[in-house]
Amino acid sequence: MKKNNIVLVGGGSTWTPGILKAMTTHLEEFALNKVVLYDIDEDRQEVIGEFAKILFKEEAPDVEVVYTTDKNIAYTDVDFVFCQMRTGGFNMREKDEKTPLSLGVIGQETCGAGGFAYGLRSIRDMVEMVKEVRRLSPEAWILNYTNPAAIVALALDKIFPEEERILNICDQPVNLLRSYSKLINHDVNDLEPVYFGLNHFGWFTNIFDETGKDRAPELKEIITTGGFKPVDAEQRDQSWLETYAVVKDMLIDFPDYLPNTYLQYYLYPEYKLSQLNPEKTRTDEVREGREKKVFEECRRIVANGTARDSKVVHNDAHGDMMVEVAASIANNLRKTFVVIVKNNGIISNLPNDSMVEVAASLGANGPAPYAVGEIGTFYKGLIENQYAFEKLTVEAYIEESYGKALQALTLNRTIVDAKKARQVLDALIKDNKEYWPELR
Ligand SMILES: NC(=O)c1ccc[n+]([C@@H]2O[C@H](COP(=O)([O-])OP(=O)(O)OC[C@H]3O[C@@H](n4cnc5c(N)ncnc54)[C@H](O)[C@@H]3O)[C@@H](O)[C@H]2O)c1
Ligand SMILES: O=P(O)(O)OC[C@H]1O[C@H](O[C@H]2[C@H](O)[C@@H](O)[C@@H](O)O[C@@H]2CO)[C@H](O)[C@@H](O)[C@@H]1O
Ligand SMILES: [Mn+2]
Repeated sequence: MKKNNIVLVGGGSTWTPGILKAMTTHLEEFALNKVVLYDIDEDRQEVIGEFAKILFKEEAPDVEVVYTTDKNIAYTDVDFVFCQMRTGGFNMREKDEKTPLSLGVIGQETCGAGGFAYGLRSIRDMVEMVKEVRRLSPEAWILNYTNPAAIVALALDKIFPEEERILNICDQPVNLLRSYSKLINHDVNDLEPVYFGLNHFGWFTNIFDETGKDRAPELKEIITTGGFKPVDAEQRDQSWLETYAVVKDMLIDFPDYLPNTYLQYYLYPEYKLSQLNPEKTRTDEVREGREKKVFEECRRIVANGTARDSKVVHNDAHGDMMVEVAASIANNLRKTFVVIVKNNGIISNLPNDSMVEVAASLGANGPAPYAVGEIGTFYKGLIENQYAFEKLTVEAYIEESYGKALQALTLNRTIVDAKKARQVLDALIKDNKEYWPELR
């Protein structure tokens, strides 16, 4: 089996230790030669990089580990790029959440006005990353997790139309699958999903088990009667537990399919607004929780010189999936994953150029998506509205257009009112001066 060189972009991310750990537990499936961690923040990178050196010395001593803030080192001779950067860091995420909330609309990392603001920031750095990777490693696969993945995927598809080796992925479908598998006490690897939508905006229509039986009806019954919790509920902050609980409400109102949790912001914007606190948002929870824990634990491990008693990994789903996706491509395993791909008729009554999230067989030639066919009017209407928002957001970036940005925000179901959209846009322009193109 070929040994791969990988670079993790956003090497100082809170998710990096979990991904590194997953790499050490999947070596038989995904062989490694070299792991490079790359970040623009030297301090964050050093803490996680030193942890990485200890972890690999103990678990996989043949693998070379390098950490750097030098793009030339990072992107040379790479087989797989795992990308998970956060342009502007948690300081800007906080503004994405708090500024819209202070103006009376949903403020969230990837949805509504917050997702719009983050999207306009991410596109710039993601485009630069793709160009640099292609300069130094023309054949590398770029596996992207950077959010908002829907907007990033659309922008990269528009800016690099010839690219065949960029794949955008979200771990929420697999996390939901793991949560369903717990409810029916079934091995998640024996469940085959049928899924359609856009990123953070989709539904599971079927969950087939190994006998071919669709377990979705049973799951819907369990959730509508007993509620829904994430598989790793004991490790989750309150806001995630509240998010999963809303799945029950969505199923009672719209019982056709199992919804992605993120639909809560679009289906119940008024209710969610009443629950969110503009003074204390998810960013505060992450800073006081995951970020603090990960960095403290990595520092402790470095001081002790061993990661054997490490508690740094709090949820395996994210890291496992990233490595399994790469393994499926590297070794042509053709396993099924829910991924983001260009529609091109997969959902026959949606635009061909939308970037949809669907199940696909993943092999050496990339994703081979399974056909979905026609979707019902309600879902088509919701998705087309959201897709128009995403498309106008990308066009606003490329054309530096204030008008398109205003149209995008006005279309978003979490905003709707055009005067409100203008107010929010003007506030976000002030917040994002350093990051956005000047919109005219
Ligand atoms: N697709 C998914 O389902 C999924 C799941 C989890 C996290 N994410 C995404 O992963 C990313 C990381 O999340 P996090 O909470 O760990 O954030 P984080 O801020 O802890 O980590 C991001 C890191 O990226 C670095 N960075 C910023 N700009 C960069 C650039 N241009 N080049 C290289 N590095 C850069 C930062 O310095 C930081 O260390 C975010 O985009 C988040 O939304 C996606
Ligand atoms: O608010 P955060 O930073 O904790 O999370 C935001 C991300 O939420 C989803 O990711 C889940 C992930 O699906 C699950 O595997 C587990 O690791 O928890 C994460 C949330 O804590 C979402 O899919 C991502 O796109 C978000 O960035
Ligand atoms: Mn996601």
